Amino acid sequence: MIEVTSVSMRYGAFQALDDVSFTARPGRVTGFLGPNGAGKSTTMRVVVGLTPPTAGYATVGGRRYADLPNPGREVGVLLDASAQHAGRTGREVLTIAQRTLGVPAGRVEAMLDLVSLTRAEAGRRVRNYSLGMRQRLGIATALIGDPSVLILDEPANGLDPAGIRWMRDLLRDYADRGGTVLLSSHLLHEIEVVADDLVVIGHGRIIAQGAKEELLAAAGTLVRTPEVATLAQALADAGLVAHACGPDALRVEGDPRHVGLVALTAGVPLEELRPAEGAGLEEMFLELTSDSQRDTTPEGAAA
Ligand SMILES: Nc1ncnc2c1ncn2[C@@H]1O[C@H](COP(=O)(O)OP(=O)(O)OP(=O)(O)O)[C@@H](O)[C@H]1O
Repeated sequence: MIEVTSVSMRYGAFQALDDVSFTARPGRVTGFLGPNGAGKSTTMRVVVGLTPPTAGYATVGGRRYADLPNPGREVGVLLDASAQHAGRTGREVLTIAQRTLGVPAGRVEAMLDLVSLTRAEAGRRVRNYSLGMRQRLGIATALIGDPSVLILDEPANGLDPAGIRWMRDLLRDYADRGGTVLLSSHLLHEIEVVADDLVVIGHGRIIAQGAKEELLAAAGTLVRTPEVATLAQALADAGLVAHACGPDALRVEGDPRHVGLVALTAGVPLEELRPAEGAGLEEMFLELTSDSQRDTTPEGAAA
């Protein structure tokens, strides 16, 4: 369990985190989403004690990270895969972690197998690793102490599609065995597939959090029509809020039946009518963070 409680962080006059609170629970993958500079990395650094917050606190398993007697046995952390010692081989990196944590020597080979780094690759220096290989090594290092909590900042960066699939299965399996996973990513579709819970952050503030299904269900109805302006007007007249979603579609804050009836009454032909959840997390994410995007999309409410 990770608990972040009213954490604020200032860098000089800049407020990077503003009263951030959320919980990542055992047995669940918690996806931590937000545009660039939203505060994901800063939050994770606070959780693992690398950045002291200006206010608030974070605990892992009920204790602050600094108070954990052997943190690597309880929390596996991967914040920056490219920060590994470039001059060491992958096997050396893992062996140092294995000895530092006091786990059996066999864990090194077990972790290499787990992350599919071959013996030849493990013998190469990290400076010659691709980003994807570094991510795999970083995951191996995070898991070598057999922790019950995993904190991963953008772990899918640099992974090929098979690698992303592998990562997804690994995290799912880890959570299914009772582990707590906090995972940040820009790869919204990837998060959508793997996460059970979502925490969305923008400009250092939590914008939304909860079970993925609940957040997606709140996404409303997606409706596609060649007469988008007419439908938007009819929906507004019926008191329904609609948002433009591409040139010929709207996302409506209402259920499909209601939207369909409004369209029928207005005589507007429909090409598509369905719960917006299928439209995916990306739309919800863009919607939730439209105030905090650095490049705001010309979305414009239709009604
Ligand atoms: N050491 C620092 N000094 C000053 N500002 C900082 C420092 N570290 C981070 N920031 C600022 O805090 C904000 C949050 O940064 P952070 O790295 O947490 O965002 P992020 O959500 O992880 O972004 P990204 O997705 O781009 O990695 C940014 O505006 C960043 O410039």
